[in-house]
Amino acid sequence: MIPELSRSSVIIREFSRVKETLRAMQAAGAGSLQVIADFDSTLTRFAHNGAQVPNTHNILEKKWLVNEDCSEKVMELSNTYHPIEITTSLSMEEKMPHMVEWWTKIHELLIQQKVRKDLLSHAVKESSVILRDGYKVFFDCLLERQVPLLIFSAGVGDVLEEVIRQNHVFHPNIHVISNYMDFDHTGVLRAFKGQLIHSYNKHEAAQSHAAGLKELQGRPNVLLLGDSLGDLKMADGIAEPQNTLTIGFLNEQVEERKEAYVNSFDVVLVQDETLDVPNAILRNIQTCMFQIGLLK
Ligand SMILES: Nc1ccn([C@@H]2O[C@H](COP(=O)(O)O)[C@@H](O)[C@H]2O)c(=O)n1
Repeated sequence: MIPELSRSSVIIREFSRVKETLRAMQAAGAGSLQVIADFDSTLTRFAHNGAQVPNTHNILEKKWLVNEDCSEKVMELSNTYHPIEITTSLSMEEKMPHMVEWWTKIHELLIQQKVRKDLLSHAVKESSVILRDGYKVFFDCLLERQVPLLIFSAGVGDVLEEVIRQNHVFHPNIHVISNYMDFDHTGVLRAFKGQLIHSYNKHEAAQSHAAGLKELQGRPNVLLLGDSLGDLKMADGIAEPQNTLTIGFLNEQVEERKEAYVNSFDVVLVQDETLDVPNAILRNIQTCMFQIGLLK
């Protein structure tokens, strides 16, 4: 049905479930569909030319935005907390307090550094952040079919928006839930707004924020894209979900985490830097809708 699903980088636990879910989504059409996607290492590439691609926090941690001492602290924090974030030997509940600590410390550091709003655009331009191959088709096709795209990120919302703006795909069907910066009247960072979002509390933000978005209501079918097991909670704000297809990007520590990912996501993409599979799924849903339209 979808040749991209036969690639060697694709692992599917239960093919019959994927097939049935896709059939149901096709039958219901684009009017019933919403797409929920994580941002860092999901819509952006994880690696490019052998180097790791920066995430939205990393973009802010550049030496000309923060001082050397801060850069070192950022690195130490990452070395301490990132292994906890991705280990399979701790449960999500056990990881939570560590994630709160990491995000709180990093946000405090950024506030101390008095990051300036007017430098964000330049920081993104100078960074090596890159969206996954096939991103334009993905964003444009959702716009064309008026399918809402909820980007749900534990990264930094202001930076995320700038990345998609500079790639010319910040379309009106996009909604972002993320950590946004609060600048004072001179444009200097003084706080982060609202409830902190980290990798493992997205269910809380889903229930308090996403559930209230009227553009997403009446769309019970969900295509969910993420790179962390915590991303599976991004659809928790949907009142009565009908069909959900989850796609997980397994970017690093592949052998250690493969089993957990295959048991949790419907489709696992192993070190796949493209959006080919989500695009093929969307194309498949649309082609079918188009055929139904022709038959009417
Ligand atoms: N100080 C930090 C905090 C978080 N990260 C990484 O950013 C990712 C953001 O989350 P998404 O929901 O957009 O995936 C997260 O996975 C952390 O690894 C960081 O690098 N530095």
